[in-house]
Amino acid sequence: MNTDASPLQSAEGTLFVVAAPSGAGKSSLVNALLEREPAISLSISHTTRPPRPGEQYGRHYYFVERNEFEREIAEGIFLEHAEVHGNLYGTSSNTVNTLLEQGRDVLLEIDWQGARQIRKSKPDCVSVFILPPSRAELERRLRGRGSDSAEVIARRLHNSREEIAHAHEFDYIIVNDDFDVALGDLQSIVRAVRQRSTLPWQRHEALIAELLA
Ligand SMILES: Nc1ncnc2c1ncn2[C@@H]1O[C@H](COP(=O)(O)OP(=O)(O)OP(=O)(O)O)[C@@H](O)[C@H]1O
Ligand SMILES: Nc1nc2c(ncn2[C@@H]2O[C@H](COP(=O)(O)O)[C@@H](O)[C@H]2O)c(=O)[nH]1
Repeated sequence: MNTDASPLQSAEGTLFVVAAPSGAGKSSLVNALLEREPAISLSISHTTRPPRPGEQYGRHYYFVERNEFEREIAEGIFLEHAEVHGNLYGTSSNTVNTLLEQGRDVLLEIDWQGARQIRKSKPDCVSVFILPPSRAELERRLRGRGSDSAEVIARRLHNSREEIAHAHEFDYIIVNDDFDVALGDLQSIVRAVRQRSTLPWQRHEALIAELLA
């Protein structure tokens, strides 16, 4: 995170990156945050993972075949992409860059590999890592969600160690034990970051000019 950013520097939106081991509650927190902060745009990723029951094309993901995804990588459409739990996932550059240029804040829900790529190309991004309160609770949540096979759950639990090992690369860490507390923490981070961005200064431009006159 670039803490030197002056409020007068640019009108670009802020890019928020949220990562977590599978099952920690990242999507639940992000969805609840977006209800409270509807001005933030959630980036919809491309993936080769098959849809879970109830998931819709274009709402949860752009579900594509692996050969199509590989063609998209070759075409250079992705801001970042990674193989996660045996499937390919990627964020398309176009939508994210257009929204940021329009001054909109954008949130990416991606894994640590993608977050690392984003930090390189967008060093002003703000990254948040969500931790579960314990391994036992992480497993309970993955099983309780009821969306994945036993094999997929075992793989995700195994991979959670590697994801958690990268938590220190993030600007903020939130423990998702009590959901409302974690949601409050996430919203506080977002609000604090937005407060120091261009928009609050623009909102109060007339008053500042009057006070300085
Ligand atoms: N604080 C919490 N306490 C108890 N259960 C929770 C909490 N947060 C989320 N959950 C539940 O845990 C399960 C996993 O949550 P969610 O799907 O949001 O995880 P995720 O991190 O987005 O996983 P993935 O990366 O696999 O998509 C869901 O059933 C959700 O309702
Ligand atoms: N690097 C990226 N990771 C992504 C992207 N979209 C989602 N993800 C991450 O994949 C896992 C699994 O997600 P699931 O929906 O199958 O449970 C999780 O960590 C997501 O954050 C992406 O565009 N790029």
